[in-house]
Amino acid sequence: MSTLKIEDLHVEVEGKEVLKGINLEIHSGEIHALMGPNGSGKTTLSLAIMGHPKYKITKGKILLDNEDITNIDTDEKVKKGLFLAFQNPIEIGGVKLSTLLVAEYNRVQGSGQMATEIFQKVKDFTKSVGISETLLNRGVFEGFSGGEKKRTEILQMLILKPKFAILDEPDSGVDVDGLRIISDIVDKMKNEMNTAYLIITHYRRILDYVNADKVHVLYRGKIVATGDMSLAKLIDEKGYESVIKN
Ligand SMILES: Nc1ncnc2c1ncn2[C@@H]1O[C@H](COP(=O)(O)OP(=O)(O)OP(=O)(O)O)[C@@H](O)[C@H]1O
Repeated sequence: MSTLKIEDLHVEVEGKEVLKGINLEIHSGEIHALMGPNGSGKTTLSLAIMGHPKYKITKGKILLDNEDITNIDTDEKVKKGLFLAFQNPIEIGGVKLSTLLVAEYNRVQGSGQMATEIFQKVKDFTKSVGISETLLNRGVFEGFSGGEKKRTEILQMLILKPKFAILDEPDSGVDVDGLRIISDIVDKMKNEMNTAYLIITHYRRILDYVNADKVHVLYRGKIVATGDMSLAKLIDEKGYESVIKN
């Protein structure tokens, strides 16, 4: 059993304090949903956890199994089992998707396997997220549709087998079949590998497929409400005002 703990996290971006004391505790096998109005700081939290240099942690700590990982390199965080599926993945020109995925597979699962065997595994994973194998021959995210990008992020998660996955709006721009595929993978990894999740979302839609243990509402850089799935339902029906007022 692993625990990711965020303690009193304050984060500054371009000289402005965006997060003002976030506390969160996520255990293996748990799914936490993070909701909140536009600009409340959800993506800032995900990038700060992963160590993006623009998102400066000015106070507070990130602890992984009581080890302080606040200031370690992103690469080290990934090695320790943290993963982020970006809200808007950027194109990496000149790097083929297959090259990236094979390198990731090799790093995490590949030891002792032949190159052809590894490539076949990568192709199988690609098929399982419902995208065309031809994308493997293109630059990473180059000309990918919105839904293809989201599915490719989940493909990377499948290969990297993280302990803690932060999914930043995995449901945006994804069609109904894609949503089902993504939700099934989230559930499968939770059940088989005890993966824990922080899922950032605007809609209850994904929570109809994935059962969140806790739902948090972020507003102006602070978590103003925490509850169960009924909180997401309330937001869906009545908007944020009903939650923020209370
Ligand atoms: N790199 C940046 N430079 C300047 N301001 C930033 C930067 N990143 C975030 N911000 C600001 O920080 C605030 C929080 O942004 P963030 O993207 O974390 O919100 P969010 O809750 O994820 O919003 P959304 O639901 O619209 O995706 C916003 O006011 C945003 O303009």
